Amino acid sequence: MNKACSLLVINVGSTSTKAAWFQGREPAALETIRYQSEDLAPYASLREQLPLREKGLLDFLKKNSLDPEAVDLFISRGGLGNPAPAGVYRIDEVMCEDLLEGRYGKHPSALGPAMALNLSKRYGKPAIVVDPPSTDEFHPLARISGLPEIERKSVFHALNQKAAARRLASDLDKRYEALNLIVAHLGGGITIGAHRNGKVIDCTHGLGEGPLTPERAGALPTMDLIDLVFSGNKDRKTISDALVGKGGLCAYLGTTDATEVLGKILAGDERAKLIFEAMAYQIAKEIGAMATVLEGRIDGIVLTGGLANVEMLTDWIRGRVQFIAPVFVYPGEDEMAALAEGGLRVLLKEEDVKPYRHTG
Ligand SMILES: Nc1ncnc2c1ncn2[C@@H]1O[C@H](COP(=O)(O)OP(=O)(O)OP(=O)(O)O)[C@@H](O)[C@H]1O
Ligand SMILES: CCCC(=O)O
Repeated sequence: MNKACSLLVINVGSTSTKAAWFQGREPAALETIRYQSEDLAPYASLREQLPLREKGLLDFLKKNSLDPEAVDLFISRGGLGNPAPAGVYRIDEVMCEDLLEGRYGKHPSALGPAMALNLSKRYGKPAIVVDPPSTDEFHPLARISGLPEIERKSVFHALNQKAAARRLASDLDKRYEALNLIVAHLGGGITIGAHRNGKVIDCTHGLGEGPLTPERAGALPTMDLIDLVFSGNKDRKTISDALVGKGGLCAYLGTTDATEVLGKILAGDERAKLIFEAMAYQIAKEIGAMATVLEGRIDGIVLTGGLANVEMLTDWIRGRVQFIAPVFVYPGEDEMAALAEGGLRVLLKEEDVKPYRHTG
């Protein structure tokens, strides 16, 4: 490994910015800069948050005596951009405008590429994103919904799903492209993907399909949803926040924290057990659906993300899906390392940087 490579990695989430400096594969400095809701409340749009988020990143560099002049590559987690196959993409003005304007969906991850591009312009080194959440490798069949006006879209935890899939491939001493896998990212949001020979040919949509999650409702019965939308005077944002942010475990049990839910279950709370087990049931059901997408030829099922730390949940899921294929549990996520790995593949000339696809 080339120890001389210096990588600045940026990962912006709704309440935090993760910043890391890598020397080759080694993280030399890593910080999660947290923001309280009152810190962000004054900003009406994502774009307006940019100076605050940039200040946090510059403070991180200063605190750790890191000189951005020494950076070889600026790497950010991608956002909801123009759908395109997995890979490494050059950040440009058009990508940043698409993300900041929310042309393909609004998500706080939109800020990271803009921060990386500003640094890139200032210090004259390239800026890239790796396997963004709008990664799209869907089979044409997967795009059909049931209504011509609504196309199913690929929006998922591409970075961690691909990293976990590559990790299993390496553990099995096989190439990712030689395997058929089902990967379930179990985090605040949950997505379940069918990986056929290195391509995610179908996946539950992170914001509107799939199982209930700690903070999201997942798929809902459509007629009841229409009734709910038209039942009162709630505006679009209120309803959307109730489905994504305050849905799922949060709506049923008042918390998104799985440890708190476990505490309730251990204290004998039957409702908490029912809802938590229902989440496992719905996850298993989607894994079963993806098994049909892969026509039953499956080398492994991977459970990853923060919730994969919770044995009660992974045991419930395993119990329902282990007849399909062996289950591998890789708890947590290491998006920063996955981003650095993508950058190293570029610097070591193992992977080409693709241009961002402009439309219109
Ligand atoms: N070590 C752990 N032990 C038990 N539960 C955990 C652990 N880590 C995370 N969780 C639970 O996993 C869930 C998701 O948390 P996490 O912070 O991983 O998600 P996130 O990064 O916010 O969301 P996403 O993965 O969708 O980007 C929460 O319910 C959290 O309580
Ligand atoms: C936006 C894709 C990842 C997620 O579901 O949060």
